[in-house]
Amino acid sequence: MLFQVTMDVRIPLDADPATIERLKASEKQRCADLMAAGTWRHIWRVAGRYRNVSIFDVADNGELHDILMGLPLFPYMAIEVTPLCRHPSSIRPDDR
Ligand SMILES: O=C(O)CC1=CCC(=O)O1
Repeated sequence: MLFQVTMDVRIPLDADPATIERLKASEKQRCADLMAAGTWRHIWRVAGRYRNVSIFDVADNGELHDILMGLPLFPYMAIEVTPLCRHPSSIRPDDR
């Protein structure tokens, strides 16, 4: 199942910089691992915002929920999830 996920990162101004840098590095590694596995299909920066738009390919809502809640930056994110389904005009066989 495909989902569009929008993640708005909101780091408090008084957060410890070293802690945040560590969380960002962990987030980057987790993203790379999930992209290599084909689970996190795309990630795009929204221009001018500390926000990304991502596409996830997961088995079900529960898997997506667990992945998102486990992200290192989850405590600092506002997340929106939009379920996607195949467009009849798509020529991509892996869009499902
Ligand atoms: O910078 C972001 O948008 C948050 C984030 C998600 C995965 C990643 O590497 O950074």
